[in-house]
Amino acid sequence: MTYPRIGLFIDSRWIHDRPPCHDVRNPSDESMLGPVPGAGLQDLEHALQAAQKGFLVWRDTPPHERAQLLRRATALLKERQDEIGRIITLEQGKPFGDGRGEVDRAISFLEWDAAECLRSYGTVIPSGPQQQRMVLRQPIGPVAAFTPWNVPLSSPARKVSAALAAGCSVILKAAEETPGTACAFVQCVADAGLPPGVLNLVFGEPSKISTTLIASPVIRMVTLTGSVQVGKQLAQLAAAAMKPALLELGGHAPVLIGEGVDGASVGRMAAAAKMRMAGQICASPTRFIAHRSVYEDFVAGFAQAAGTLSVGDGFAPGVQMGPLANGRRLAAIHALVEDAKARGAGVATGGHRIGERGYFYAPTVLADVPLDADAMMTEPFGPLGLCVPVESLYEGMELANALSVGLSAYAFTNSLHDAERITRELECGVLTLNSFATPGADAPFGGVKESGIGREGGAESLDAYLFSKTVLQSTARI
Ligand SMILES: NC(=O)C1=CN([C@@H]2O[C@H](COP(=O)(O)OP(=O)(O)OC[C@H]3O[C@@H](n4cnc5c(N)ncnc54)[C@H](O)[C@@H]3O)[C@@H](O)[C@H]2O)C=CC1
Ligand SMILES: O=Cc1ccc(S(=O)(=O)O)cc1
Repeated sequence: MTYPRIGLFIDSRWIHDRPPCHDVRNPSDESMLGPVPGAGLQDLEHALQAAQKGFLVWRDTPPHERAQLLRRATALLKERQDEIGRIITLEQGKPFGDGRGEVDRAISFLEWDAAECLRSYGTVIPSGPQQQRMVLRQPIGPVAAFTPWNVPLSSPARKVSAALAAGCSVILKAAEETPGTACAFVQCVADAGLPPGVLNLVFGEPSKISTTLIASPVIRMVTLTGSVQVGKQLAQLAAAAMKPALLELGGHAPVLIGEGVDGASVGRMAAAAKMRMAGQICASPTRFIAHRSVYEDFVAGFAQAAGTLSVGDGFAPGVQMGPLANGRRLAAIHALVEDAKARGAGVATGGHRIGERGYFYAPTVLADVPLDADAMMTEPFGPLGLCVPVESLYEGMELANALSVGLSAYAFTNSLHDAERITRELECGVLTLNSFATPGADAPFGGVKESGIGREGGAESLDAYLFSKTVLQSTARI
């Protein structure tokens, strides 16, 4: 299976001949896929100049032309869906069906923003005679965007699509672990006819890139999807240069399971949701906090369904869960499971690596996890479900809100009274009741507390990339 040649894309030209900063591996068998050229300081300076030049062209491109460009790019993504899905599975490991699904998700973002771009109205403020007062919504300027390896297409697509729709240019620093997908995406947008310099792609040493780009006066806004730790670093760099930052960071989603629900049935649903993308997703349900009366049924249903999932290479027919994306995650999950076991947690299923080649870990459900286990505080970002019994909804909510993060949360209840209270009191950016659904392009996504700042998607999709300019105009002759 062919893997693309990785390059930097600056001012509409691919650059391959730079010393490698990383070697991409297939997480399924640890084989080498190819080197990633790393941007030097001169390349970053070149990208900044290109983004500045591109911005001056793109901000004056009428919204309907920007929307057309995004629609042409969606057509190319659809045309290349199998090819891009294959690259995602090769370098990230998720099952091919999920890789193809990620292409559909990316397309939905571009389609949504193409439409939003035509609706980014300003306002007219009521004024007296010979006065006009209005608020214009203008593109904020060149954007520095940082994206992770777990959603190597949808995260770049979401950020680039909203920025381009708003009239901004972008320097994208995509994850070095999954660069092939980012290259394929950028190629689609370039082939759709984007003017030179409007979208640039770099790889390299992450801290060098973020420090250089964020400090540059060219960059006017920063966006990251990644860990809380990196989010705080970039927020500090942005604050030092007085630039806004849109930060989609980690979670540790609680799932409240109330009295009177069918515990076994919720457990089966939990297995599918938890093990999707091997748990490597920020919205992944993680802390399963169940009322004592349904707890045993829930754990049994969860463990039985998780334990029978088919784990293997993402291209193999019928595989439901692929490997972890890299050796770091395998080591991290192993350490979290061993720590929880040592503190008294029971293994309901899994709890071990699978095979010796590839980063496979068994879908794991731990029961009666003590609250002081590391996994109860650290986002596992892997196929690990943590079950805890509680005596009341109130106790469960206290536990759910106890962490410093608040991204996604889930609750299962047949009580309208409890649902209302959960909705009001749970500290999260996205709450799902009685299912494990997650938001699409049409709803805002983001967190509270340390899970980040700002929202992507929905009616707010373009907001972070626009600023309001208030114009007060006297029409009296002077
Ligand atoms: N919210 C999300 O979607 C993601 C969350 N994570 C969280 O992060 C934890 C650690 O995973 P890692 O792979 O180490 O993720 P990370 O947050 O360190 O890396 C995510 C992205 O940020 C970039 N990055 C890292 N340091 C940077 C810096 N100083 N400046 C600019 N960019 C930088 C990386 O190259 C990558 O593209 C995971 O366990 C998970 O909890 C990781 C990936 C995605
Ligand atoms: O894991 C976090 C995550 C997953 C998906 C997306 S996106 O909405 O598809 O960009 C963002 C963050």
